[in-house]
Amino acid sequence: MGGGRKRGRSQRRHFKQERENVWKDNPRRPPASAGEGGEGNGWQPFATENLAFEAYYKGQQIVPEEEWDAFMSMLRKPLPAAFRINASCQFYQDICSQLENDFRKSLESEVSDDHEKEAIRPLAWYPGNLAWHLNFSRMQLRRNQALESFHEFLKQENEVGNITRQEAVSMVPPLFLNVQPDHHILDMCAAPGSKTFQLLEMIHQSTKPGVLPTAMVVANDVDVQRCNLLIHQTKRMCTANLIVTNHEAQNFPGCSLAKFCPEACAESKLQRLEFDRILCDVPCSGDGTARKAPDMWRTWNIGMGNGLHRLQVEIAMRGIGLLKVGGRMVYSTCSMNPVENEAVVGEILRRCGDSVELLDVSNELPELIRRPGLKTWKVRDRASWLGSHNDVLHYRKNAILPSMFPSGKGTTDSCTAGGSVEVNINAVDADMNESGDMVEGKEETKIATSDSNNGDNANTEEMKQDESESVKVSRGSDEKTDSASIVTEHSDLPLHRCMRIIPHDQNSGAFFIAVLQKLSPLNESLVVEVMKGERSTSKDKASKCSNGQGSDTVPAEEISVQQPGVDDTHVLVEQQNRDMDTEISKDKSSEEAKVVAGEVQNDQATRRDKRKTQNQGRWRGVDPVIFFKDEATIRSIVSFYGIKDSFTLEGHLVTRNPDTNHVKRIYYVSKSVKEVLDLNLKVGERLKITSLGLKIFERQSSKEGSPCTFRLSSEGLPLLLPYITKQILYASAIDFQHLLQYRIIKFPDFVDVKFGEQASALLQGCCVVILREGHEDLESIGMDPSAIAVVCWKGKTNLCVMVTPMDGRELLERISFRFGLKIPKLDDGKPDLKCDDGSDEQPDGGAETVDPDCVPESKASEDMDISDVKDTE
Ligand SMILES: C[S@@+](CC[C@H](N)C(=O)[O-])C[C@H]1O[C@@H](n2cnc3c(N)ncnc32)[C@H](O)[C@@H]1O
Repeated sequence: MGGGRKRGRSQRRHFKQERENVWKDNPRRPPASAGEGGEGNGWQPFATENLAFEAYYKGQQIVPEEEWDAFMSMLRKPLPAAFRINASCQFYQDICSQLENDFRKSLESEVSDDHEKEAIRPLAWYPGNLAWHLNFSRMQLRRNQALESFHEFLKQENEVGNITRQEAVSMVPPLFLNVQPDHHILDMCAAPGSKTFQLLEMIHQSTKPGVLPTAMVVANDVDVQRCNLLIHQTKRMCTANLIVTNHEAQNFPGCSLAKFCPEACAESKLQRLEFDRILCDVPCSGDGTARKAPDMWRTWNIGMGNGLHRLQVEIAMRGIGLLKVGGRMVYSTCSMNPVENEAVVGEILRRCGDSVELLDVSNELPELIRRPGLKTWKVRDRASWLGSHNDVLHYRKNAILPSMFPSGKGTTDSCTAGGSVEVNINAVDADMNESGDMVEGKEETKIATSDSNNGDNANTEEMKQDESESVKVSRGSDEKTDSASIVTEHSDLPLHRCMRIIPHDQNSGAFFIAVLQKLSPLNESLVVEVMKGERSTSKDKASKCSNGQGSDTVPAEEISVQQPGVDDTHVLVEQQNRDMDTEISKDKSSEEAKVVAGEVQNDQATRRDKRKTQNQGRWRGVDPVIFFKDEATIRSIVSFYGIKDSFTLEGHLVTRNPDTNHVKRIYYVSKSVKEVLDLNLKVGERLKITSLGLKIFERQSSKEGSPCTFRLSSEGLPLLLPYITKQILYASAIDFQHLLQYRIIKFPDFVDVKFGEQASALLQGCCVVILREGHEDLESIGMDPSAIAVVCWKGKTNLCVMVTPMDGRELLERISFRFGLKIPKLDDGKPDLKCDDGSDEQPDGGAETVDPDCVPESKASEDMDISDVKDTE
């Protein structure tokens, strides 16, 4: 049980280890100059130097010459840590008050920077004082003894989801989305999920207990491992309004009923998957994170940004296609490079014409210091600066695209069609011809680009070569003439409306943000013309290139990646079915092998069932999403907990296990998510869903039995609490504290004898214990957002609390803070008391502890967590 959480933590550890490596000493790196970047004893400072980087940004005039030293010097300093309070969490006000009244004062003497007066302070530009700036880096927090209790506080609150530790500037893009409570939001490149979490905070912020927001978030990432990090992150939010998908963002599927069943589905609420808000936080070179991830100094090279430009345009254009008319899309990167930023925005504007506007948001977040986007820049390729596409050597024209330059104009002999064709096809508006449909079957296809790849593996051989050549040049004496002698272009587009956040303006990292609004459907004739023209020319050009007319060519077969037209959909569906059949026959042969080995009976029915199961889920390696409709089970749950009719279960319960007799976990989805799922089923499961919904019920068997086989889950309790009328107990502060502290308490051992008797009188099985302190009217406690409740198990002789040790510790601390109770130091969740049957068997070690009376009988039979993705295992 709690598999998702446990697994998430270990993955996170793995992820952390990767990040930590950059701080370790590497004999290949020269030491940093004294005083730069070093943070204390034992720490191996980094060489915060990269000549190619300096030459590049100096050449781009990223800051005025007189600011260059301040810019570089700030980039070399460790980044101050920051975090955000989750305003939708139950203890939000307690946390604010703890920060304001306790830590802000107690840490006063820890100011370590001459420019800072306070050790911690709210970020002025973040609404509601929800985001805080620390005057310490993450490293200092870890090492400074005086900060220990504050560090512990941050770790614990972060773990349970009450705060999120996140770089300050990374919190900016979601703010410019202007999210409203009913919005459908897409986060296209979402992992590891800090901005997704922020979006979820926004949609949950003003909801009442037991009521779900109408908004929803689809969080997507191409990388399965990173999707799992995202799932781990967002689990802390306990939301029923999130779907996690695993697609290439540039090929994010279009789901339109008009295509699949125009008449039969006319009544469906949701006809097409499109979004009010889209966050397009694309993979980038990441050089704006140098203060946090100093490995950048070692790895940065010019090829990183150049190589990502095409993919960034593709992703952004797909975003525009999926955006509703009137909707907003924020394009952002943590890179300072104009080729990844202004050039991409410029290309979107050129492609979309009057359909998209780059918004002037200078009146939003006025306290945030930012600089206008550039209108002039140049491109660096290997050893040369290039002012326009005319300057690009013929054999490099496939890698250095016209769209990288301010004018976006190319030369007639460009071999750049591969990228352009794909971008244009993907750019087709969702209103018109569903670009996702057209690129069906490309899900795992590598894009036909020479330089395009994601930010995680940008360091290709070619890029390394670029790096060494550019270093050579930047060291050379002709650097200045090289840069100065070229004629640069100037963009006519209003790119000054883009925003660049520069580290030395407000002691932060760097970020780039552009806010786009879709004004009308994309111009069909234009897009179709471009598609037709470019598709044919692309093949010509591809063959030209592969005929050796360009020496740096993309293979022809890659350039002419199949781009099925609108009418090809049925072919694709058939192809999918064929793929599925192949899977089934593979499966069949392994079944047969087992038969030969005498492992299974030659049972046709089993095979048929298996086939049915496989057909229910389209995506290989991902369990299907199935609406849970087992009425007998639902009735027994409703009756056992006395769930009021006003809580709609019908149509909102899903599982990933097609075998309803063995479902272990049942998840709740919001109305908005339900509508998307309905749509997805009708269009043939185009979305590859790796996680969704809020775990609400979980199968629980016990030695002693219970009238209800499903227990409540801690995550689902806040949603369900206002609607539960049975199996409830109201505890005094001291008994509640003891429960959290000792975890298992025999009925006669409760301080309040009456409480012990009431507990003993409950039906055997799952129950809810609510802290009654501070509440006059017990009837309405469940509706009170400040009510504190935990899921427990009522055994034969005792009551056992079912929360994770971490959540238990957090609750104890919150109670002590609120009611001024003294909390003794706890051991890590090991019950002091033994069960009445003499067993000292420990709870099953999952994320949640259970009564030793009721340890699940077979762990092996547990089904997968809804967030599990088989191909990661
Ligand atoms: C800058 S990070 C996103 C950070 C994230 N928005 C956050 O705030 O936590 C870029 C992400 O894009 C993902 N990515 C790279 N190429 C992608 C693609 N073609 N489609 C979707 N995601 C992609 C990477 O796996 C990475 O997780």
